[in-house]
Amino acid sequence: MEALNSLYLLLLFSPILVYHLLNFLIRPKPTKIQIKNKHVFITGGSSGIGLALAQQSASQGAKVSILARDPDKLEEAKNTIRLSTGIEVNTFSADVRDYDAVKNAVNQAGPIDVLICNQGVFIPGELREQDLETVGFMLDVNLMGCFHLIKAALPGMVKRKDRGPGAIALMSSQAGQVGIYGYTAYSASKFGLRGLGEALQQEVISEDIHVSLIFPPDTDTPGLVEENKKRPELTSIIAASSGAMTADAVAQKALNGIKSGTFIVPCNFEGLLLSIATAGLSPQRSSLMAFVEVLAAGVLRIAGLFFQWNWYGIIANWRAQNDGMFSGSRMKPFII
Ligand SMILES: NC(=O)C1=CN([C@@H]2O[C@H](COP(=O)(O)OP(=O)(O)OC[C@H]3O[C@@H](n4cnc5c(N)ncnc54)[C@H](OP(=O)(O)O)[C@@H]3O)[C@@H](O)[C@H]2O)C=CC1
Ligand SMILES: CCCCCCCCCCCCCCCC(=O)[C@@H](N)CO
Repeated sequence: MEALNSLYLLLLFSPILVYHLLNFLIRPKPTKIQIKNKHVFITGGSSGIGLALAQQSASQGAKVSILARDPDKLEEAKNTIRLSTGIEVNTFSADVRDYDAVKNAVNQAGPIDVLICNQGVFIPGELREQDLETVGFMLDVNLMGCFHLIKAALPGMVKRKDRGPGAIALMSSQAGQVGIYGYTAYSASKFGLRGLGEALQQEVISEDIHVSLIFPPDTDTPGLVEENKKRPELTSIIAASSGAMTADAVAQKALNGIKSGTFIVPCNFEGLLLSIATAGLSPQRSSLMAFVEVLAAGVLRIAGLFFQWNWYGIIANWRAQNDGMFSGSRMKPFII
């Protein structure tokens, strides 16, 4: 009886003990990053999510620079931001694949407090159909482009130590948390950002620089409109497992994540589940989120297996109907 009582008490108090243990354990320590009066440098800032980020950062009092290739789109974005906020942003025309051009732009822009690597290209298609040039293009812009930006900006960011905490944000995708049909190259580039971000955070924590990885679902942008013209039907069906968002809503989640120094930044409810299910060994500075991750790990693994079961069923059925290659499909999936 006595033993049962103690067991009962232990079970009752163990969540509290776990919570306190996590509170002690979590690294890096919680922080807050200001963007008001700080220099926020946003790549891909002339369209979609990047433009929304530029607009919101400007209206929150940041000094904003945007970088993209097309000077006309940059000029148009500058005008849009001026009209909606009355604020002038600095524009830089450069291709992130060209290190010298990136270095020049960063030097001209002056020391950066918050670097948001948001540029990205997404050309979906089965790998069998996709040529290596297209694969290389996505890896170069999405992954190597971020290396170029960080290499160019870091020396100045480290020197600005007395200006308070700085941030480097990387725009990944939910397709950078789970591989999706039709996204071999794209998912590889976005998963790559996670490796880059996890390692970089350990390297720059002593300089008071904080890394955030943003994981949006399908987002209504000019880029998505283009993508939809050639997206395999299966890619669209699987991607629809997570609800679509507007660029403004994604930008808001991203900025809040950056300002709270959050490492993994989900953007919608499905994204929150996905982030907990794929927490891995990423740093976590919120003891509440660490607690949720520990408690929910098992249940969300089952949920994840269920999603894969459903997706594999959809793929088998679709292929059975469309090219007869997988005619042995056994299960009838249901789309949720
Ligand atoms: N929309 C979506 O469904 C989702 C998007 N994302 C990610 O969010 C980011 C932004 O996407 P979204 O707003 O839709 O994209 P858009 O296609 O609307 O805009 C892309 C921006 O990146 C710039 N850019 C593209 N290539 C280069 C380059 N080589 N060098 C410099 N700038 C470049 C573009 O300008 P220019 O062409 O003039 O260079 C433009 O400003 C991407 O990283 C994307 O992968 C993540 C999840 C979902
Ligand atoms: C365990 C619980 C799981 C919860 C649900 C999982 C849902 C996963 C959906 C993945 C969607 C990927 C969209 C990528 C969008 C994108 O990046 C392109 N538009 C290109 O820009």
